Amino acid sequence: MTEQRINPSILSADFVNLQAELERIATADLVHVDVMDNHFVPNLTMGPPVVERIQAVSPIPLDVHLMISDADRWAPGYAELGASSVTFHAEATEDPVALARRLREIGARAGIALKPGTEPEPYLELLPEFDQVLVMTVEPGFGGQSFMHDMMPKLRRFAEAKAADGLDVWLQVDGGISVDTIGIAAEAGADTFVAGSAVYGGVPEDRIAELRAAAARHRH
Ligand SMILES: O=C(CO)[C@H](O)[C@H](O)COP(=O)(O)O
Ligand SMILES: [Fe+2]
Repeated sequence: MTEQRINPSILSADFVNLQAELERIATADLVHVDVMDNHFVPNLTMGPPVVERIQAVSPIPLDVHLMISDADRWAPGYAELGASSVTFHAEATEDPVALARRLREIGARAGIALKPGTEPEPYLELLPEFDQVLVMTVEPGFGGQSFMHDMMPKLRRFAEAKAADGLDVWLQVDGGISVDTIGIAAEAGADTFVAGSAVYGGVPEDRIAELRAAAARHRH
């Protein structure tokens, strides 16, 4: 059976108490860290110095989601500071394969993210180059938005390509994931679930357990 992962997004955490906020999600698989540059998306969060401190204090490995322009220039630095996975946007790189190879060389899992308007081709054929694919289920930039059900056909295309080639690439969804939507994404083939407001909007460990249970009911 497919292994499933719940990655809480600290975008919905209290940014002046990050260490304490990390301790509240001790049962998570990875910590999802949203890096925004106010250029690729109309919002600004943090950069390498803050992510480096999160890496230093977090007992859980980091899943860095780069919503930044010029990923070719900046993404390797996040791998170098020790992030477990570094996901860059397909729309922000000149050469996704070269960048993924560079990230893997440094020792990170390489991820590629697709905005809602980005078609799955040509990435379906490049799947062996990546350790994870992130199908965005909201427009990147903000937490608390509604899950885009119409992204499920795109997710299914990746799930089919993964199954056809027997790959162990993780299929991640991010945006609007809650106990009501996680099963829909799991059904369509997602195995890695990012949730910000759903986790920090309640008691995080309870919310993680509820999300895990809901995803497991729809496991492939
Ligand atoms: O990448 C992101 C936004 O661009 C966040 O990871 C995502 O939105 C999490 O927030 P929520 O679960 O509240 O939708
Ligand atoms: Fe994210």
